[in-house]
Order: sequence, then C-alpha cells, then structure tokens
Amino acid sequence: MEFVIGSKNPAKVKAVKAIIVEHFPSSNFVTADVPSEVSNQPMGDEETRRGAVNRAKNAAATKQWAIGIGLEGGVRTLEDELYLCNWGALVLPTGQTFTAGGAQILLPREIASEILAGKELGEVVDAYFHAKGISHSEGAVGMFTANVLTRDTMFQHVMRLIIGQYKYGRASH
Ligand SMILES: O=P(O)(O)OP(=O)(O)OP(=O)(O)OC[C@H]1O[C@@H](n2cnc3c(O)ncnc32)[C@H](O)[C@@H]1O
Ligand SMILES: [Mg+2]
Repeated sequence: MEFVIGSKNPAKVKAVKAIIVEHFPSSNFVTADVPSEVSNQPMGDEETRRGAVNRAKNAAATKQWAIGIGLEGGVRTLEDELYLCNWGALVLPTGQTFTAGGAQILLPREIASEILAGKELGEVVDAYFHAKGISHSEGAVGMFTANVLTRDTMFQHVMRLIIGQYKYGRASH
C-alpha cells in the first residue's frame, strides 16, 4: 500500500507519517506538492475541507493505485470572531473519500483584521511573533497554546480520525 501526502509542509508530513507508521507499518509514503484548488487562505469550513479533499484527490492521482492524504488549514467566523480551523481527507484509488475536522482556536483581533484584509495567516502569524516559518513548525495553534498543542500533533489527531474511519470502512462520499 502506498500513501501520497499532498503537501511538503514538514508539520503536515510529520503528522501523517507518525499515524501511518503506527497503523500501516509496512506501507510506503511519499510527498507531493499538489494544488489545493482553493484560496491560499481558505475562509470557512467548506472551503478548508474542500482544499483538504482536493489535495488528497490530486495526491492519489500522482501514482497508480495510491491512497491520497490532504490536510488543510483555514479560518472561520464564529459569533463575529475569527477562529483557526483544520480539515483532513483520505481518498482511495476508487474515489472513496474519508474526511475529518480538527482543532479550532480563537485568533487575536489584530490577526483577524489582517486576514480579513486579504493576508495569509502564515505570514501574519510570523509578523505577529517576529518569527519565520511558524506554519512549518509549531503553527499558530502551538504559539497560542504555549506549545501545549503543536501543529503536527494537532494534525495527528485529524489523521487518527481519518485513518480510523478508513479502517472502519465508512466513507464520507
Ligand atoms: O505547504 P502547504 O501544505 O500549503 O502548507 P501551509 O502552511 O500553507 O498550510 P495550508 O495551506 O493548509 O494553510 C493555509 C494558510 O493558513 C496558514 N495556517 C494554517 N494553519 C496555520 C497554523 O497553525 N499556523 C500558521 N499558519 C497556519 C498557512 O500558513 C497558510 O497561509
Ligand atoms: Mg498553503
């Protein structure tokens, strides 16, 4: 069995590898920089989930008979406040698709207004913390939880939900 991960972001790749090794130790996994076919900064659960599904489909299509995995970060509005949201998807060569949502965390108003003005969360969070590449390491979720939950550990949880549903055998579509 071969898994293709639809991103080269180390935080995502680390999460996917950890859960695949745990549940399918004899399988291969490779990474592929595939398009999400949604905005660079998805807005809302629908667009973020669609990005994860598109990544998984496009990853599966890079090889014959491979399973595609897609993880996507986005933002959503809840009661006039902006939350970080996360989605994941697994697509089988047959097209069967499994999806799951991940953690959501409130973003500060200063960050929310920059995102609503059109910037990407990754760059806004880096500027906010005077750091570089946060989205590739601990993530906004790690920064705003004092590293109690980092981006890769958060995505591991999403991966468990996806792999668990795949093992159970009930697809979303
Ligand atoms: O290379 P890819 O896989 O695209 O990795 P990415 O970090 O860009 O991740 P996404 O496209 O899934 O996320 C969309 C945007 O939201 C940002 N983002 C999402 N979650 C984040 C987090 O926890 N910390 C920092 N930025 C985050 C991300 O940097 C992008 O600007
Ligand atoms: Mg991106």
